Amino acid sequence: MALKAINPTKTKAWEKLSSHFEEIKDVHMVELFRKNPERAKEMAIEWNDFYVDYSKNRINKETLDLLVSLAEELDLQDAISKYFSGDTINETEGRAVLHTALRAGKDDEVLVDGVNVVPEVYQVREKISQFSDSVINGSRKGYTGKAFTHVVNIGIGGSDLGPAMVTEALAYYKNHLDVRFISNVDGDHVMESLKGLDPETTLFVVVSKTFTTQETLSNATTAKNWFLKTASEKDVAKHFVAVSTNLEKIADFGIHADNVFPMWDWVGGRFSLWSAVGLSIALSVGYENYAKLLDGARAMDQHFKETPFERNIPVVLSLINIWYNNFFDAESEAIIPYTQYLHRFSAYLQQGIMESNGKSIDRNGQRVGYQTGTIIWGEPGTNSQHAFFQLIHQGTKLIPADFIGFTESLHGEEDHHKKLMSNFFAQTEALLNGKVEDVVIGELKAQGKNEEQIKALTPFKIFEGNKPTNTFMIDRLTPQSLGALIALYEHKIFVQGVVWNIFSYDQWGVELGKQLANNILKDFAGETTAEHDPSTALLIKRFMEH
Ligand SMILES: O=P(O)(O)OC[C@H]1O[C@](O)(CO)[C@@H](O)[C@@H]1O
Repeated sequence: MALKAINPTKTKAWEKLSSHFEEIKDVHMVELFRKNPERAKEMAIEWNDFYVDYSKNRINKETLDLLVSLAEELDLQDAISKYFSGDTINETEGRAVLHTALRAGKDDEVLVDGVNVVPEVYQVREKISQFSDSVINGSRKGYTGKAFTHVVNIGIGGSDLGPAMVTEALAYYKNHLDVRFISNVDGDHVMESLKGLDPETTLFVVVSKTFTTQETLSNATTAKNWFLKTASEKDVAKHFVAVSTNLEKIADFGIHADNVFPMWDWVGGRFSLWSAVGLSIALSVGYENYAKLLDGARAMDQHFKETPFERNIPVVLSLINIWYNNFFDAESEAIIPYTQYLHRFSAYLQQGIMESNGKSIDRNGQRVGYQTGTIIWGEPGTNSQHAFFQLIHQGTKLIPADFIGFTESLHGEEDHHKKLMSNFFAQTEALLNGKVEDVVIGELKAQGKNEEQIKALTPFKIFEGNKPTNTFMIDRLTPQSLGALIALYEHKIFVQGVVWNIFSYDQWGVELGKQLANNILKDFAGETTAEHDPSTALLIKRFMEH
């Protein structure tokens, strides 16, 4: 059954939120903390090894109650059960959305068109386990009898970002295999990535759900040609494996049927790292750790399914973000992990969130009259503090930010970890409190500035504060906690799509550019068919003249 299609702005809760917004919009969070000494405790959720503090937001209890009633009025509970039970909620593509089935328990039952898909999922998991074990322990050999030393994942979008992000995030747990990623159709990227590799010991994992993606097929072909400079066609079977739903195209490419890891059309590309798309993860950290990643995600699925909205981490965080997006007109969200291991996390979430909720047509086919998906950006702290934090602290835009930190470091470098975490806490504190005029003047006096200098400098040194943040404190970066963290954001995407009454699981917006690029390739080949605007025509002409 389809998701209900209700315009959120026509609900009673929205109307109440609108008048509540007028009351609270100018209130400083410092005042909210002063009024309620229990606020920090009340606005935090403890779950397994996660502690999520959302008290540094421009909300009070009434805001949250109203946001929860918005979710209830839109029947979020019904949507959640449809999401998990395989209803065709990706309506424009006629598909279920079941990345959660990929991490279901072995005895669970998830039906797609009346068939339980969990046994198939576990068959593929078994294949991933056996294959990755054999590569890691060296029993699987390349064409000259040598064990593999390097793995190259070739894919783009969801077939790259998820495995690449997780492989980096779990680098602490990795084995001896050097795992690289080629995504861009830029030949420089391909050749740079192949540099120094030995074809005798390199394994290529070609990942493409459709196996029609121009970038991936071109890069895989270039990699194959590079391989064939020293090896012969029959050796391809030993060095190339594929992950896809498109078995026919894989065969055309020359990959042996035994080396194919299937996936399903009910898994969206940007949510596919839990499927065989994550093969490179299993190769990099071993199947056991890969399975733990999935266990962590399953635990978050259960939390999301079973917890009342007001204590439900993905629900609460989604609703708070809707509050900023739709009432405060905030346009973006920053994601700031305080661990270098998560340096690809916001790039990964850019696809997850922006490809999902960057939509302007509602589930009735009408143009929405309100804001939908936010712009996602971020880099790890403390690097980001020395780059763009100025704008968050003193710029004109409101940028809600998620701060993700870990109680323990992995390498146990105590001194570093204390410095890192002191910055983590300091930033959210500064964003909350700011720095008032009196304090600025006091500091300038203490520095020996005269009256005139103090007057001139004071306005620049004031921090308004009142900048919202969520703080995630997680015990340790483990495969499980990472799995839970990723699943948390996946569910956040879902809740926001439900509330905004849009279809989160298609991505028609990426098609037009692909079509036009194909036309332009024809121009390059002298088979011009397409008309171009004057600017594009001139640019193409200049390019071709070279
Ligand atoms: O796995 P495929 O089919 O090569 O697609 C790659 C990516 O292309 C997109 O379809 C559009 O960019 C993404 O959604 C997807 O992750």
